[in-house]
Amino acid sequence: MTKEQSKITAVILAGGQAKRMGGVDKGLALMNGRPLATWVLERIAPQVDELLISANRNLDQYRLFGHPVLPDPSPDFQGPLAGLLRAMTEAAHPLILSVPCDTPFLPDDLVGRLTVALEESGADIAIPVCGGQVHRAVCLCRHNLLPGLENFLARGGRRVGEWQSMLRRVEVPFDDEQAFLNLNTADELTRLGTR
Ligand SMILES: Nc1nc2c(ncn2[C@@H]2O[C@H](COP(=O)(O)OP(=O)(O)OP(=O)(O)O)[C@@H](O)[C@H]2O)c(=O)[nH]1
Repeated sequence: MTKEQSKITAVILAGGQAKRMGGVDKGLALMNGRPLATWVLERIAPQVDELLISANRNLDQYRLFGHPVLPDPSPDFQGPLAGLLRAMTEAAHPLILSVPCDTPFLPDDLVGRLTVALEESGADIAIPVCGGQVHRAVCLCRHNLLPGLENFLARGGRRVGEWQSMLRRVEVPFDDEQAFLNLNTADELTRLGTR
């Protein structure tokens, strides 16, 4: 794979309903005074060639972060894969990194290590593993998975793990379990903000 071919578009998924956080717009929820999505953005933007934000509410506020904002194709919250599908449709580059907006401490070497593993293995998708847990919400995948993902969603598929299980995967070990902590409740937001 040439350098040009391995350019990367990242999408920060912030289009969920955040029911466990009381229905707030999670990407805009403040941790230490800053929106969660910006924590992720600051970790990921330096590691990729293009950054997109997937959101379904408060689009003007997300646009202030300085990157294209993409609502899902359908208004009925079809889950994270719907946001990934929209991003793949718009992406300028052949590798797509998908990260949730609620994982603020992602590693600085995330993209580099996932990319090497994807290239060396020839797999379709690279997924981090840490402390024995597979972090499926974070993945680097090839753009040519788009038609298969479209079919999966059109057939009613919604689960990230189910989609990934049909692909050639490479799991990439990381050491810092804290790096993949994600926040689902207001309590976690407060607690992790003091980390
Ligand atoms: N674009 C898009 N992103 C979604 C959708 N549902 C979830 N996400 C994102 O996917 C990531 C993981 O989502 P979850 O934590 O499982 O769901 P959530 O809606 O954020 O929260 P809960 O309602 O509490 O489960 C988060 O970054 C969400 O913003 C969706 O329908 N569309």
